[in-house]
Amino acid sequence: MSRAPLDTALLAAFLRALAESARGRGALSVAAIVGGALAESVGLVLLVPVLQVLTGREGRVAAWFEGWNPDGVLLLLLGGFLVAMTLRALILYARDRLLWRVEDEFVEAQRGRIMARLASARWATLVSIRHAEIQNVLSTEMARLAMTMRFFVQIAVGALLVLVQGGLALYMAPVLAGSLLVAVAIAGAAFSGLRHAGVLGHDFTRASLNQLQAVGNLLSGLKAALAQNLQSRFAREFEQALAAARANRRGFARRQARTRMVFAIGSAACACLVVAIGSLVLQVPTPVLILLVLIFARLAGPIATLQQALQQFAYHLPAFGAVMALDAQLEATGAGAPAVPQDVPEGSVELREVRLRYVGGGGVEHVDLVIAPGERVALSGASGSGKTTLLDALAGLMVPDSGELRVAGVVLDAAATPAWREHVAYVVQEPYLFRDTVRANVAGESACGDGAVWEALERVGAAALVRRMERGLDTVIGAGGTPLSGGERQRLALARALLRRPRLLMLDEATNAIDLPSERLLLQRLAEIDPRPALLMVTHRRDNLDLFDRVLEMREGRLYAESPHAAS
Ligand SMILES: Nc1ncnc2c1ncn2[C@@H]1O[C@H](COP(=O)(O)OP(=O)(O)OP(=O)(O)O)[C@@H](O)[C@H]1O
Repeated sequence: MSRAPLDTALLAAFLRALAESARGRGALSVAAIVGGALAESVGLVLLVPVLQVLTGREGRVAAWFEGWNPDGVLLLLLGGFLVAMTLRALILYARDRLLWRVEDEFVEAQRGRIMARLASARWATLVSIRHAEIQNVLSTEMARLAMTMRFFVQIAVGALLVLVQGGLALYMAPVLAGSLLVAVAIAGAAFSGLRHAGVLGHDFTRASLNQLQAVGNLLSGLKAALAQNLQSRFAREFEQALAAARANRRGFARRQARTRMVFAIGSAACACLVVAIGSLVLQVPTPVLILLVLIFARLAGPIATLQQALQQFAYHLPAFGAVMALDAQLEATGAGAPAVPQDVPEGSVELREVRLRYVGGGGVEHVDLVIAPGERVALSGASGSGKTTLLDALAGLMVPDSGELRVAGVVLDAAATPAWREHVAYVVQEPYLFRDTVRANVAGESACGDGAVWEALERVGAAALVRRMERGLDTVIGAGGTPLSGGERQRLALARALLRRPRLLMLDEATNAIDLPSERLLLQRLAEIDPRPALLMVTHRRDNLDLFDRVLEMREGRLYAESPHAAS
C-alpha cells in the first residue's frame, strides 16, 4: 500500500479531467476565490484604524487624520469597511454560481462519457462487466463524485482564504503569526488522516458494489425465496453487505470527529499562546493583537473546514477511480462500429465454419448454417449447448473467433454488421418494455402510424388485450412491463419486432410464456407476412415443430440437422 497521503496518480488524473471540463471557467473561479479573500482582508485591515480610533491610541493611521473630528473619522472608516464587505459579498455571489457550474458540468461530463461508451460498447464487452458495477458507477459513485467536487471546491476556497489572510497576519506581526502558522501546518500534517480516509474510501466503493449486488439478488430471487421460506438467506446476505457499508461509514465518521476534537483543543491553546506571548513577551500593540486574534478566530473556521474537507475529499476521491476503471474497461475493448448507412444485399444469411468460444468454456464451433429468405428454422438443444451464442453470431453481436457471417454470399465485417442489424429483429425470453405508452413500446424508433401498430398487435394476438386497456395505445406500462403477464409482454415485444420489417426474425424462447394453441396461431400468422421474414426460433417445445421447414439441434456447441418437416 502506498505511504503517500493521497493516491497521487488518481489525484493527477482527477485534476486533469477537471481542467479539461472547467476550461476558462476554472481560471475565473480561482480569480473569484482570491478576489473574495482579498476583499475580506481589506475589510479586516480597516478594523485596525477603527480600533485605534475607538481605543484613542496613537498610530500610523491616526496620524493621517490629525485634526479631523474623531466621530467623522470613525464613520468614514466604518463606511470603508462596509464597502469592502459588500464588494466581498458580491464577489462571493459570483464565485458560488461559477463554482456550482464547474462542479455540475464536471460530474455531467463524466456521466455523459460513460453513457456514450456504454451506448456504443460491443455486446461482448457489456456481458463481461457485472451489471451491478455499471449501476454502482452511474448511481452511487457519480453521487460521490459530486461530493468529491464539492469538497475540492471547499479546499480551494479554504486554502486560498488561509493563504491570503495568513499573509496579512504575517504582514501585521511576522514573528508571532509566522510561528503560529508553522505550528498549525505541522499539527495539520500530523493529524491529517488523509491516507486512512483514502483507504476507507476505496473500501466504500467495494461495500457499495456488494450492497447493490445483494439488492439485485434479493429482488430477483425474492419471489422464489418466499415460496420456499428461504427469504432469511437472502436477507442475511443483504444484511452482511449493509453491515460492511455501515462499518465503513462509522469508521470515517469516528476519524472526522477525532480530528475535529483535536482541532478544537489545539485552536483554543493557540489563541491563549498568541495573547500570552504577544502581550507578555513580544509586547505587540493591543490593536494589532486584537486584530491577530480576530484574524485567527476568523481563520479557525476555514482551517477546520479545510481539514475536514481534505479528509472528505480523500474519502470520496476513489469514486473517480471507480469511474475511470469502468471507463478504461469500456475503452479497452473498443466501441462497437458506428452504424454506417450502407446497403446489405438481399439473400440467404450464412454462418461459415464459425467458432466462438468463451474464456471459461462454452460457445459454438464448426457451425455451418444457411437460412434462405423466408425460411422457417426451429432450433432446439439442451441448456448451455450454445443456441443463444449462435443467434448472437447471426445478429453480428458477437464477433466469431474464426469463420464468417455472410449475407447473399457477401462477408459482413465489423463495419457492415450494424447495417445488417437494421434488417434483424431479435426477441428474447424476457423482453424489456419501457415505462412508456403501449404505442411508444410497440412503435419503437419507427415513425409508423397507429394503423401499422394495430396491424402488428393483431398479428401477434395482442390487439384484444390493448383494446381492453382503459386508454388503449395511450396506456402507460410500468418499468419492466408491469402489470402485464409474461405472455402479454412477449406479444408486445413481438409486435415491436415485426414493425421493424426484418429480413431475419430471431426468437430466443420468445414465445415460451404463450400457450401452445396461441403460439401455433401466432406462427401461422407470421408465415402470412408478405414478404415473409426468415424465422429462426429457439424452442424447447416440440408441439409446433411441424410448422417449420427445418429443425436443428445444438449439442455441446455443434449444430446438427434433426429431422426434416414439411412446410405447412
Ligand atoms: N458472456 C459469456 N461469458 C462466458 N460464458 C458464456 C457467456 N455466455 C454464455 N456462456 C457459456 O456458453 C455456453 C453456451 O451458452 P448459451 O447461452 O449460448 O447456451 P443456450 O443453449 O442458449 O442455453 P439456454 O438454453 O440455457 O439459454 C454456456 O455454457 C454458457 O455458460
